[in-house]
Amino acid sequence: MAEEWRRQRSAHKLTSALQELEKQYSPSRWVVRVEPEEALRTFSGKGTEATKNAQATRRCQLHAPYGDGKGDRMDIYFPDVQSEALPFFLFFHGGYWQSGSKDQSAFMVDPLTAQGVAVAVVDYDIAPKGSLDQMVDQVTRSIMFIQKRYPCNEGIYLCGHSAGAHLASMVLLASWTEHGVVPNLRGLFLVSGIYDLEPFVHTSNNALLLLTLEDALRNSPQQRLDVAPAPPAGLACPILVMVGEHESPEFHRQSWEFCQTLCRGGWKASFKKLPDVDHFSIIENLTKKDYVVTQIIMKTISQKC
Ligand SMILES: N[C@@H](CC(=O)c1ccccc1NC=O)C(=O)O
Repeated sequence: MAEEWRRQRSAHKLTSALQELEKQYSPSRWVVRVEPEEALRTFSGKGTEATKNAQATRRCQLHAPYGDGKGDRMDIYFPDVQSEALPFFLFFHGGYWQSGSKDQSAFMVDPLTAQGVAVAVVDYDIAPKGSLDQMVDQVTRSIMFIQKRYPCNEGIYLCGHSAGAHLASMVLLASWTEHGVVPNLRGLFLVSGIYDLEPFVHTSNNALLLLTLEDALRNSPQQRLDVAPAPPAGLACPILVMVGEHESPEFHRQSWEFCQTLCRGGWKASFKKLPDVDHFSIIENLTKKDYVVTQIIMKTISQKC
């Protein structure tokens, strides 16, 4: 009898720990302004609208192939000035590596192109078509493509949201000399990312991705960078790790700990908790020129540090 009670009690503890983990890794459940479903709907609606607007108003090259794969595509939006010596801002969308696309992610195109920055919104093969290792490879190749095509660029700046911030941060582990091209990386903006993938493996979000613990470790910059060599001299660009006020404690922990790991490893990283925003509005607001993150991005680019 006591044995059965103990078994039930530990099964119950496990269930509630898993339920809590599920909640921590469900960003929409931490939004305070609207219901979770509404937050997700608004996010993709605003992204689609911003993309349509960008394509209707900016000079652009849509579906530019950065590789031979069907999914190796990016949309590039240009400022009015006709030059190849431009700063390039590459955006990697989120969606837990299983949703989202470039067609609903051109939030920042209007304010950045208006200020002389070329913006590339990058697609990659989300699950179940692509594996996480393949996505990391695609992101790496997309950066090489921009560097090779625009060798006179005035800096390549990477920005990723959520799962896209993870993909952008994995680039810090790339061995560029092996790839035969060293990109002119000048800054990383990591927004609401996840860098330690182990907890994610135990959530329902892993049902499509099917990451093993080994896959998760191999793709966790938090663990990998802790034991990686110091950044190569020319590559120590500024890295800004950002998280919204209205995000789960786990998302805050992920950003804070990753920033600490970067600093320990010799990277120029800083951490910013943004007031009044959640996992979705933190990116939606990039449509606005006067939003603090848009201003930080523009300041970083114009300082060319
Ligand atoms: N199922 C998730 C959706 C999600 O995480 C998400 C949605 C859009 C863009 C980024 C997301 N998260 C990380 O990539 C949620 O409940 O919030």
